Amino acid sequence: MHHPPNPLLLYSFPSDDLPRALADFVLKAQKESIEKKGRFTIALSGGSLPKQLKELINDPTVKWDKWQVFYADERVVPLDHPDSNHNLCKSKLFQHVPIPPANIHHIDPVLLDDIEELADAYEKELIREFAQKDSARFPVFDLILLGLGEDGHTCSLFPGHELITESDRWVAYLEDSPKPPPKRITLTFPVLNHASRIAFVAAGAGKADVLPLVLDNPEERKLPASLVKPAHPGQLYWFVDDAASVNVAFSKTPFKL
Ligand SMILES: O=C1O[C@H](COP(=O)(O)O)[C@@H](O)[C@H](O)[C@H]1O
Repeated sequence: MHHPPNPLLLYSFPSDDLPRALADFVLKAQKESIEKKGRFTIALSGGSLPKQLKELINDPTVKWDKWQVFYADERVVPLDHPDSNHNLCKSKLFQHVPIPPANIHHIDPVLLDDIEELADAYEKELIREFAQKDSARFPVFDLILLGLGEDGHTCSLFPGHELITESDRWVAYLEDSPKPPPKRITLTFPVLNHASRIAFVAAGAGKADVLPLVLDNPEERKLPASLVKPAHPGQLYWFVDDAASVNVAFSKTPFKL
């Protein structure tokens, strides 16, 4: 049995309870951000994450008009393709809520068929949102929600890939993703690690083997998910279900916001 280092903000739930806890966490982050800055900047992943956000759909406390949504990564496919992270977020969340379309900053490959230009355009979009308002070297998201791949990848940052060492760009691209589709756009580690809060969300038995490897974090493994370490005062959280955390031993402190 693996014992993770302390302190670790890892919360485990029966899988039916995970979406509500995650929604409460997102809403707390939303409230604090709006009180402080009048807006809430969030980056979303795709894959299995969007369906975990279902409890936000009918929650009257969500201030959709204050949200500015970016994607942590995107697969370069048409926006209505089943692999599109935007399409996933739209079908599981956005098409059911009154968020102004202009507040969703998606990456549309149909507009630009050169992937480098596509990444540049998304970086410029981030600069428009963040650099003018916050004047930081890297954008400071109020919240980034990340998934965990079974190989330890997160966003489109894969084990052993050169993008892991990217230290300058906000947005990068790859054409050789080991997981299909091959062409992808991704936020980089400096952007992830400047966020105010990052929450990984991992559910299902498919994550059970990799989760202790990521939490154990031996330098030699260099699993991308274990390289997510927000700089102080940023904070990292894990929201996992019982199936994903079966190999992790930790004191089950009740989830409290
Ligand atoms: O390809 C991707 O994989 C990760 C993990 O996906 P999951 O379905 O195993 O949760 C996801 O976070 C990322 O956004 C996506 O492009």
